[in-house]
Amino acid sequence: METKSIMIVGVGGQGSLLASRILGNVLLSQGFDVKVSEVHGMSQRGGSVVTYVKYGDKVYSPVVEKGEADIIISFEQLEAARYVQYLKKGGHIVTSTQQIDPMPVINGTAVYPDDIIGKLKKQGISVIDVDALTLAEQAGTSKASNVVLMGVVSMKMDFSEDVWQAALENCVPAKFLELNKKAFALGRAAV
Ligand SMILES: O=C(O)C(=O)Cc1c[nH]c2ccccc12
Repeated sequence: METKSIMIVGVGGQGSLLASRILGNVLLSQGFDVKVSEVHGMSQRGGSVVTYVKYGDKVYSPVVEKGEADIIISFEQLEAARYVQYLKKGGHIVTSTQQIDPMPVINGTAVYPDDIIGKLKKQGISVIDVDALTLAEQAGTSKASNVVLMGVVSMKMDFSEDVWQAALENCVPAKFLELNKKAFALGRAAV
């Protein structure tokens, strides 16, 4: 199989590490060669965090180049737009509708762009947008929006739900498993 590339983009503190672990666990369980690498890490400071997940029969490079991503999973609208040039023609964006002001907006040197998702869709890009934060809060904590998004992604990839449930059990601490399963289910139901 040809190597596939997924990018997970978001802001520090949004839980991209758990998302990449769940996805990596699913892919490894299906027998793929998998390479996961976090390329930007400003995780303590609210900065942009980017994780590459590549999988296939044999993955030679961990890097995702511009125009190469089959799927971009984004935890925040502006981050989806920031990395859209990495998306392959015909690729898909799955994004939370959450908005977090980056530093230039906080300090007044820029304004948060209007209707980012509408503009991406107008370019002909396949975008699935979900209010992951509200669904996560419904599951019991705003912190679970990462797992809500994985629920959305799970509806679009060719693996059975059982495989995803097993990955949740492998990756989420027992104490938080029930909550995260609820978040995952709300993500699946949102598609
Ligand atoms: O498994 C893949 O590589 C896909 O791109 C699957 C897919 C088809 N439609 C989608 C919409 C959003 C995310 C992934 C997909």
